[in-house]
Amino acid sequence: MAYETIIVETHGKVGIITLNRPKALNALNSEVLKELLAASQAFDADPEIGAIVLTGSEKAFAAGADIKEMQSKTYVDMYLEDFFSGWEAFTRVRKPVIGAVAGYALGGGCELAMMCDFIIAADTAKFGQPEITLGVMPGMGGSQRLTRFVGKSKAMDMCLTGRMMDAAEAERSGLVSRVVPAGELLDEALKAAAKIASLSLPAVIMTKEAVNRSYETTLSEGLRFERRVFHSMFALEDQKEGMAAFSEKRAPNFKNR
Ligand SMILES: CC(C)=CC(=O)SCCNC(=O)CCNC(=O)[C@H](O)C(C)(C)COP(=O)(O)OP(=O)(O)OC[C@H]1O[C@@H](n2cnc3c(N)ncnc32)[C@H](O)[C@@H]1OP(=O)(O)O
Repeated sequence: MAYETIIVETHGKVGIITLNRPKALNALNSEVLKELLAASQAFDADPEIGAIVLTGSEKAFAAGADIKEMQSKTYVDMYLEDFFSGWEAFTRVRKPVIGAVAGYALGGGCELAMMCDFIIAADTAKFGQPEITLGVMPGMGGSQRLTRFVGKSKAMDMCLTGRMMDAAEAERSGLVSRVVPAGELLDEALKAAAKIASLSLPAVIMTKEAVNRSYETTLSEGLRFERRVFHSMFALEDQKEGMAAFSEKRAPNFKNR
């Protein structure tokens, strides 16, 4: 497939998707959604790929949902199209997705970054939910995911004032896993993704599923789910290989089985 709004590459076992609408600071429109889903689902289905990195430009990961695409829509348009619901499909990608964020991650850009499994931020990153300044509110998950990441007080502050959070505050608040110098962002994200891609793919996907379950269920159900998945891992050849390799003081040779 030829892409117009994203660049799709591979680096060893890592799939890289770069948002590429530089003139609009990577604003997210229907075309970006369509292409991002196609590329991420293709990587998900590709047995040679073990992890995905989603990134933007130096200036902007994404400055939000495309305001110009939305501005003339009516309530009925939005309701009948179930506008933004398509983005949830991105969260159903089973392989780990790392968001590598430099510059602006605003509105839908911040929300897309939060759909990734974790975020590595450049020291230039700025996160925000400025929708309130446009007379609306977050619609791609910001009021829900941001609150789970940073807690009610900070989420209210961000969503009600529209202020931006810099990378240091984002790290302190638990929104991002680490902050790196801007020039090292892609290398660091690729290093993390390559590490994940070198591990047992079924174990990695099961782990992602278990961590995500913690957001959707009670603690006791989550703990039971974790134990059941953990038990099931003893049916993997990779569990035998991983533990044998440790005992024999050698590197494991995972077969993804
Ligand atoms: C409504 C919901 C549910 C979700 C949303 O995401 S709404 C959008 C939320 N995001 C924003 O409100 C941020 C909008 N952008 C800005 O405030 C500024 O662009 C900036 C602070 C990020 C950067 O300012 P700067 O002066 O450096 O750059 P601009 O000249 O303003 O932008 C360059 C170019 O990009 C276009 N642009 C930027 N953001 C968007 C966007 N979200 N949608 C559509 N287009 C966007 C901007 O219009 C300009 O293009 P033109 O020169 O052709 O107008």
